[in-house]
Amino acid sequence: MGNVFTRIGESTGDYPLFAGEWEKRAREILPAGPFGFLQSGAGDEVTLGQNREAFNDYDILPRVLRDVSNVDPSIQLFGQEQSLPLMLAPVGFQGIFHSEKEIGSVKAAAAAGIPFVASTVTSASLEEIAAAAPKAVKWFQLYWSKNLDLTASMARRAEEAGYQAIVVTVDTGLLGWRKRDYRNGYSPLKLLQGAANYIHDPVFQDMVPQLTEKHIRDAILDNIHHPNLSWDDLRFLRNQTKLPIVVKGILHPADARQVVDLGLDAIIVSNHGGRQLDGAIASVRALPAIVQEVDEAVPILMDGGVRSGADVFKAIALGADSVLIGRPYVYGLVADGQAGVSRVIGDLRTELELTYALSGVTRTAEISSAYLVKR
Ligand SMILES: Cc1cc2nc3c(=O)[nH]c(=O)nc-3n(C[C@H](O)[C@H](O)[C@H](O)COP(=O)(O)O)c2cc1C
Ligand SMILES: O=C(O)C(=O)c1ccccc1
Repeated sequence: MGNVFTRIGESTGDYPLFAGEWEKRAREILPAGPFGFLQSGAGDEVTLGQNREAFNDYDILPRVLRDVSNVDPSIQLFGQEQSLPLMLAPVGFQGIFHSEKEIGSVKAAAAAGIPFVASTVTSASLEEIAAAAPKAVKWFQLYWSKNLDLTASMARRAEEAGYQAIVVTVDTGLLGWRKRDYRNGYSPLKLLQGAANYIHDPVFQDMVPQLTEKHIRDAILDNIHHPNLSWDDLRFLRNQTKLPIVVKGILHPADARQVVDLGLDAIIVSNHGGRQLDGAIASVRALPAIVQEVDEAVPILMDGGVRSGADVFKAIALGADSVLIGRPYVYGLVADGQAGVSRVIGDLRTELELTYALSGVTRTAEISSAYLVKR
């Protein structure tokens, strides 16, 4: 492990940029519509703010005078090694952010040795994403379709293309109250962004005999909203795929219990980056009760507001096995495509390794609640 200056000096000759600076660049580059869609939260953005604020509920309690010259933050998840307890969260519509779209992001994840989660509403199809980074660990995030054959078809395609888990997002049965997008009159779905996985799907092609813009858009809008989705539907999916099923968007411990009881494979504690239910509990505040309820029966991941090495460390100390970042890597993509995403991940890696060392740990498995105090 180099220190931050030798590492940065060796790799790019640049000092690191930080989350707020990447965001500023993205704001300068993007039109108001796409930028607002990326940055904003639902409602009054209370949950968006609390996702960050909640990390300040805890302080790290470091240990000293241990040999920390050799830090290795790598972990195993579903039998796969990843170089950091970090993944790139599913973020749809990346073509509105940079011409490299998800291809830039997945290649950066592959180069860093961390998993990439492809959304259902990507700008490149799941097959194109897989072909661009065949060696990367990739998960597919499934948005349920009303048409069950379409749901099953997407899961099957992901399995065939080499994705290693299916992430079912359960907090978007209806889209949140997106005030900024309403102000800007901006809706990527209505602009026919994020349609690649539908257009490439054989079931969708049969459903929508005329693949005109209007028919495609109407069919996607008709299928993506599913306020009637229930636990029984997850039983259906369990019978459709051999892949591990990860449920994203859990905040209540009783729902976490349901995931375990249904024989599903992992949980992502998430409020969708504050984009869905405004006023919902911050992810990091929801984490401890879920960790206690699940009691190591399945891996627990979290996302929402993770911006620094200390944030990752605190989430792990609270019992998460790994964390995901959403907006931060997309700001890197906006600014500089794959290279920008690589820098965001690389700087976070350096900061995380320093956080381990300065806290007195050298391995992710050593991190525990003994390293945290509640303020
Ligand atoms: C522009 C944007 C698009 C998103 N699209 C999806 C999506 O298609 N599927 C999904 O499960 N989550 C989606 N999310 C939520 C992220 O996966 C993740 O939960 C959230 O961004 C984490 O919070 P953070 O941005 O504070 O790191 C999206 C988030 C953003 C910012
Ligand atoms: O913006 C989002 O967070 C998101 O996940 C989404 C999904 C489908 C349609 C529009 C937005």
